[in-house]
Amino acid sequence: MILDDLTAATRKRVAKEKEQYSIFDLQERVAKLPIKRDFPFEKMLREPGIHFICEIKRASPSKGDIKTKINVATLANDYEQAGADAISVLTEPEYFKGTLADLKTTVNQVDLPVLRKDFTIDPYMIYQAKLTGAIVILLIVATLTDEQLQTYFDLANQLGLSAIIEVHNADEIKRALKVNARIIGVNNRNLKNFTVAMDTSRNLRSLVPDGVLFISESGIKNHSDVAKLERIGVNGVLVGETMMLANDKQRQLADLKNGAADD
Ligand SMILES: O=C(O)c1ccccc1NCC(=O)[C@H](O)[C@H](O)COP(=O)(O)O
Repeated sequence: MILDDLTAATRKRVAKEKEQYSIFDLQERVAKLPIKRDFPFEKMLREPGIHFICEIKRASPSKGDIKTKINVATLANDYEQAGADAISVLTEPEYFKGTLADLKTTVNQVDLPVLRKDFTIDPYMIYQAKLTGAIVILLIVATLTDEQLQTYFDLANQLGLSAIIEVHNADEIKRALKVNARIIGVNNRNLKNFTVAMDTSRNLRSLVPDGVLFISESGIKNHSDVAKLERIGVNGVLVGETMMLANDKQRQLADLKNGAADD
């Protein structure tokens, strides 16, 4: 199962990283940083309308290489100029060809909330996110025990980071709500067979109470997809491949928001 492979690879990577800097080193450095708990990503999502989180995604397990020869600073800047509300940066190296350096470059380049998108399986990764300047992390319910989910969510809050708690089904929503998730991300991609079904968001929407922010992730290709999600009341959409493959980011995002001129 791909999630097991992804978490195993992440565990190996983090163990290696800890040989260079221990978690105590990171904690010491984080202790010197200012911590604000005003959660600007959540404030942005609470504004009326649907918000666009554009993703920096070189490759993926389902698609292989998407666009590997990129200048991250230029891409981040293009997303911001195009009207993105936030940027997601995949930092997993083996399957997604991402790096923490990509995250740092993005944080330095734009004035938008930046999400560290990775398979968070160790508090170490949350300290790294904080040190790199991301203000949002991802916690995938399917990869964590209830206890880990609570501990990592609490740590994120303590460090002033928002957490998108990612789910795929009703049972995972229950688990996310048990830790008092403020943002639930429904991934439309089945991580076992990679099929994408926008119905996943539609079917699960009513299980997320008012007041909890709802993000729909994956498989968003055009304005019709966005309009359907808008109708069920999502606060945000996370768009990777469609934005990565577009030559003109401004035009692509405008098309997602308003429909292409020839739609
Ligand atoms: O994208 C994949 O193939 C994938 C496989 C296994 C775990 C996670 C995966 N993707 C991470 C994401 O959640 C997406 O990058 C994100 O939602 C954007 O998706 P898309 O717009 O379909 O590129």
